[in-house]
This record gives sequence, structure tokens and C-alpha cells, in this order.
Amino acid sequence: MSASATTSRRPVFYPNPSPSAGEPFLRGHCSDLGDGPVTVTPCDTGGDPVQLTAADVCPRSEAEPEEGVADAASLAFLNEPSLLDNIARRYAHDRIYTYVGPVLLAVNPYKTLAELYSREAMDAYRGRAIGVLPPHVFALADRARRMILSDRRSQSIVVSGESGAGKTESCRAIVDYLAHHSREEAEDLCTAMLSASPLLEAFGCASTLRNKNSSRFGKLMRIWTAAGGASFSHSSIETYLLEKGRVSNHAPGERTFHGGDAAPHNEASPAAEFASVVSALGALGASRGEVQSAAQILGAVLLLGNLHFADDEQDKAKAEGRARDGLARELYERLFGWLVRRINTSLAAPSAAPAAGSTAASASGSVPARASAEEGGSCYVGGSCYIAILDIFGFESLGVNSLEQLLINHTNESLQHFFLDRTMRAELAMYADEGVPANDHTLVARFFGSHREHASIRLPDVILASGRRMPARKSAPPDGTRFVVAHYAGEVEYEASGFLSKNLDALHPELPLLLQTARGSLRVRGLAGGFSKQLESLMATLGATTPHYAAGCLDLPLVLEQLRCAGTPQLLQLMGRGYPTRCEFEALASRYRPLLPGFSPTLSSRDFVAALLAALRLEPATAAKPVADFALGVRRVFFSAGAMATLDELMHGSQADVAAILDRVRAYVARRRWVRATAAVSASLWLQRRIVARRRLAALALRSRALALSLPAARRWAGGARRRLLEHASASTLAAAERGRVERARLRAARTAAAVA
Ligand SMILES: Nc1ncnc2c1ncn2[C@@H]1O[C@H](COP(=O)(O)OP(=O)(O)OP(=O)(O)O)[C@@H](O)[C@H]1O
Repeated sequence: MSASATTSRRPVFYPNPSPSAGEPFLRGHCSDLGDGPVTVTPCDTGGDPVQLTAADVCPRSEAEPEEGVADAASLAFLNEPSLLDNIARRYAHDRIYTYVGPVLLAVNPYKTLAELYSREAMDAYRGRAIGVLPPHVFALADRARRMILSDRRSQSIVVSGESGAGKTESCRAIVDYLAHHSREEAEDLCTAMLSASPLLEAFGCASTLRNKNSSRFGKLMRIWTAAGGASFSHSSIETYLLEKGRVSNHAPGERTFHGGDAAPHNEASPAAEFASVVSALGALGASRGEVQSAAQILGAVLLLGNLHFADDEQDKAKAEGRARDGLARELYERLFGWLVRRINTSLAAPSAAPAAGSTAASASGSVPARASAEEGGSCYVGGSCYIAILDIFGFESLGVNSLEQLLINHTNESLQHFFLDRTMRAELAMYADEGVPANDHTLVARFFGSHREHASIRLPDVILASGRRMPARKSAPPDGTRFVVAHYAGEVEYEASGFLSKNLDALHPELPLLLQTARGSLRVRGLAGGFSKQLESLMATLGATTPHYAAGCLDLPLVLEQLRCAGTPQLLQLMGRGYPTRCEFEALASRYRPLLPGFSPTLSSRDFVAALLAALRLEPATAAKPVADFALGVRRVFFSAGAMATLDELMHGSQADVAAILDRVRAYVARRRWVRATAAVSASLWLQRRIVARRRLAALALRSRALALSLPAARRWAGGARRRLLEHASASTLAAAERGRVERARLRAARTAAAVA
């Protein structure tokens, strides 16, 4: 990189000494960013300069647009403070969505943004590639829709984030979007899908300190294509880890599931809510008897809650209380499992479900037995492709963390590995598509290696699989029931007491018998074991798809923490080893052309960018040297970390600097034109020589060919000539002999005459 890349007053972010009072990072300027201590002059507060180490400060660009950029990958510096600053800028303009590389980040707006989710918006995003319109969950849904229809390959949209971050809202928007664009071909399916949500909400959501409508279970909805693959035909739902303990216990200020809660959780009265649940069950095809049975079980759960034991014998009362709670939990879990199966039956053949309100009479009146698979298992296997929408609980670190948190965090750990694995593969594929050399094969190989190792470990080795187990913190009590696991998102301290009983989740010995006589068998299984199987099947389901990611963030001040939990900085770190900043030629050209007034506009965007970068003496990547300042791809330019900021800095320098750059670009273009022109002349001369040479060669070949063609005739002529020569020679010889004979005869006659005379 050119020496001029560094300036004497570098804009930086530095950590806020009192982050609780405001933003985690502040803006400042420092003289240089060497290895030693740096002096930062704050620009927001105007306070005294502060002494920091180079590791504390992060470079900052002053040229980012006020309203932020849609894709954080095009930020000049891809560090945490810049990422956060960009999200905050966008949030201030009600732009709650931002792309961070392959991830769509959503920050909870805590207000209704009706236009954002209007029918017009749904229509606008149809068929538009990612990046054409502002970031949106519709863009993600549409990409999945287009890809499943074109590639005939299953897709998944993984929505993660902590409680209250907006996962359910995002999933609802995705389902609404898909339903909106499938309504013509699959009206019944759309109606069935949309009527399933309020039921799951009623039985699986509860009011918590963070969220008045918190989903207390994980959910995977699959929308399947018809056999031909051209439209959607049915859907299915799988649920994970219902927090059934909430039936008997919940934190102060929280409540039990809406379904078992007498208090209203929205504007409607409890009676109206109950009526709407009954109506929704009818819409899904539940018989009158089934609805009645479900209501009875719910009533039984509520009654169990009112059951108190005299505390004359303390231990006995406690044991009875545990048995009561266990029974209530089991009944509720069964009820929820039945509900999910009922929803699945309706989603499997949506047209078979009767219209809302027409609850059919049924003689059975019983809640069907548990599904053959695990709780909430889907009925469908194989066949056509699907779009899977996963609404999964985010990473948790509470005041006291127990088995549930360990399982949740283990799930997140697995999803995180899956996410990084797929993302890195997609990165490498994009480098290959663009013809850009990937520059850190070893890192990628190491990453994939560790992933394979991770994938081979299963529950109940969950503690080891979830990260490194570490000694408990000093604060741990002397009984040693606490341990710490170093997860990817941070260390979490777990309370081990109660793990075993929670894992066994055993009922009082008499209760299984009682329930058995009531309705079918009751299976007691280990919670972790059952969950392990579900997780395995979830990972297999996702593994068979092309994934798309959405991460929800709860609140702006907490975004950084949540980004870390979503693994985004890890992704940025991995991307940072290559060329983390990418910019389309067109975007870069339109950004910098106006800064070079008078510059020839006839140059294509790609040539303009190439000219600019070369004029600024940034180093291009080559096959021999893949690590450089930038690499030119087919559609975009890839920058190494900070290289685009250097470019930006140079382009936004003083007028004299820009004029100098313009001169250099002009000189570069002139030089290139000269080089090209001379190359063209040499090429045409070479071509001319070649043409002449070819012509000569052709003439020669023609003659040779003619010669070759006339050879037999020549041979025949030569044979004749020889024959003629021979004949001629023979005739001459004969004539000479004759002449000799005549002469000799004449001589003899003369001699004879002379002798006579
Ligand atoms: N895109 C959004 N537009 C408007 N409001 C939103 C949006 N996302 C979230 N909210 C608000 O935040 C609340 C919590 O969102 P949501 O229930 O989707 O969170 P969640 O991540 O699913 O939480 P949990 O894991 O507890 O179920 C919503 O009830 C809604 O008021």
C-alpha cells in the first residue's frame, strides 16, 4: 500500500470509559496507529486527550453515509465499532435491517412499521435479487422461494436471537410473505398455516420479563413443494424443548403459558381469547370431542395448580408437591404435543380441514396418544423439497443457568458451527466464481477440521461438545456444584444441582399407571437424550438445505453483546483473513466518479475502478501473491481489511490531493492507452508479418502440392525418356555397327582391288 495511505490525524473509535452511561465506543483522532501507546483526542465530548494502547483503538472512516450502508461488508473498516455505528445510523432512520455479509441483522424497532410489511412491500420484493432493494426479511424469503423453485433444492431460513429480539415477528413476516405469493396456487395451505400461529402462541407462549408474548419452545416450520416442484402443497411443524417447567414454576414477574393463564395477554378478554382458540382449533379440523378433551386437560392442569398440601409433615408435603407439579407438566406437554400433531394433520392436507367455526362432532372425545416420534415430531419424510423456517431460542446466560440453558446453548453451538461451515464454503465458492484467489486455505482447513471434530460429539457429552469445560469461578460455593463452559459466545456458569432430576423428569411412581389407564402409554425418557435426538434430526434437516440467516437483536445498546452471541464478529474475523470488503464496480465507480470532475466518462465501471486503484498505487492480488490490497473479480472488487478506507481517505483528501490523483489517473489511463495502442500496433505488424508469411507458405505449399501431384507423370516421362534414350542408344549402336561393317566391307573391297592391281 502506498505510504500516503496513512494520515497524520487518523479517525478512530475507542472504548467508552463508562459504557453503561452511553455508547460502548467513542469517536476520536489519534496521531498514528503504531504498536506503542497512542494519544486519542476525543471528538464527541471535546474532552482531554486520552492515552491508550494501539490494541484499544479501531480505525474509523469519516466518509460513511449518514444513513449507513445496507451491507456492512461494504464498510471501509469492518470492525465491531464500525459495525455498531452503521447499525445505529440505520436504526435512527427506521432501517431496522442490515446485511452483515451473508446474515440479515434485524434490530427490534419496538413500534409498528406498517409500511415495512405492507402488501406493496411484499409485491416489490418479489423476484428481486438480494441487494437490489433495501435489506429486508422479505428479500431473504424471496431468495429462498426463488431458489427452491429454480434449483429444486430445499432451503432453510434460520432465525436466531435472544428472547424478545423479534424472531417470532420475523418468522411471521416470512410465512406471510410466502403465503402472499402462493395464495393463488395454495389458498388452503396459506389459511391453515396462518391459523396455526395463534394456537401455538396460545399454548406455547408466556409473558416474561423481556417479552409479553415469549415463545417458550423452538419451532421448525417446513413448507413443502408439490411433486412437480412448481408450487407449495403442504407444510409441517416440529417443536423443540417446550419449557414445561413454567406450568408449575416461573420467575417473579413472569407468568405461565397464555393457555393456562387467567390474565389476558392482549386487548381481548380471557373469554374472547378462549373462544378464538376454540374457533382456531375448529379451523384446523379438531372435532368437538377433541376440543372438549383439550379443555378438560387444561382445566385439570389449572386445578392441579390450586392443589395445596397441609404442611404438617414438611417432607411429605414437598414430595406431594413435586408429584403434583410433575403431573401438571406432563399433562401440559401431552396437550401441546397433541396440538402440534393436530396442526400437522391439518397442514398435511389443508383442503381437508373444515372452515372456521364448523367444529365437527366426534364420539372419541379423547386427546390422541403421543406421536410416534418425539414431542411435536413432523409426520412427513422424504419426497419433495421444502423451505424450513427455524425460530430457535438464542444463546442464554441467566443469573442461574441449569440443564435447559445448557441444552439451549449446546443447540446454539451446533447451529453456530453449521452457520460458519456453510458461510465459509459459500465464501470460497464466491471467490472461485469471481476468479479471486482465496488467501487463507490453512485457516479454512483448520476451521473445517474443528467442525468435523465438533460434529462427532453428542449429548450426553454435551458439556464437552459445547466448548471447553473450565473450573468454576471463584464465586462458586464450596460444595462445587457449579461449573463453567467456555462457549463460542462467552463463558457461562452452570448450576449442576438438579441436573439429574431434570434430565430424568420422572413422575411419581403411581402416576404413569394412572395416566396409562386414562389414555395410552406414558414413556419416561431422559430429557437430554430425547433432545439430543431432536438436535441430530434438526441438523440433518438443515444440512440438506441451502441456508439463509437472520439474526434478531433486542436493543441498540445491547447489539454488540447480541452480535457476539450470534457469532457475527467470528464471521467477520474469518472474512477478514481474506478480502472482507466487497464493492460492485458500478457502486464504487458512481461513488468516486463525481470526485474526479472532467474525467472521461466513457470508461467502463470496471476499467475506471482498475484505473483508480492502480493510480493510487494499491497493490493488486495475483496468483503468485494472493495476499494484497485488492483483487478484481468479475462483478466486484475485493478489498483487504482497511484498503477501502485508505482509498476513501485518499479520495476525500484536500483539493490539491484530489487534483494530483486526477492527474495520476489521467496519466495511468493515457499510459494504458499508449501501452494498448503500441500493443495493438505491434500486434497488427506481427499479424501482417504472419499473413505475408502464411501467404508465402501457402504458395510454396501449392507448388509443392502441384509438384507432388505431377510426380507420377514425371516418373512416367522419365521412364519413357529412358526407354527412348535406350532405344536411341541401341539404334545408334546398331547404325555404328552397320556403318563399321559397311566401312570394313568397303575397306576389304578396296584392299582386294589394290592387291589385284
Ligand atoms: N419487526 C418488528 N416490528 C415491530 N415490532 C417488533 C418487530 N420485531 C419485534 N417486535 C416487537 O417485539 C416484541 C417481541 O418480539 P418477538 O416475540 O418476535 O420476539 P422473540 O425473539 O420471538 O422472543 P421470544 O424468544 O421470547 O419468543 C413483539 O411482540 C413486538 O412488539
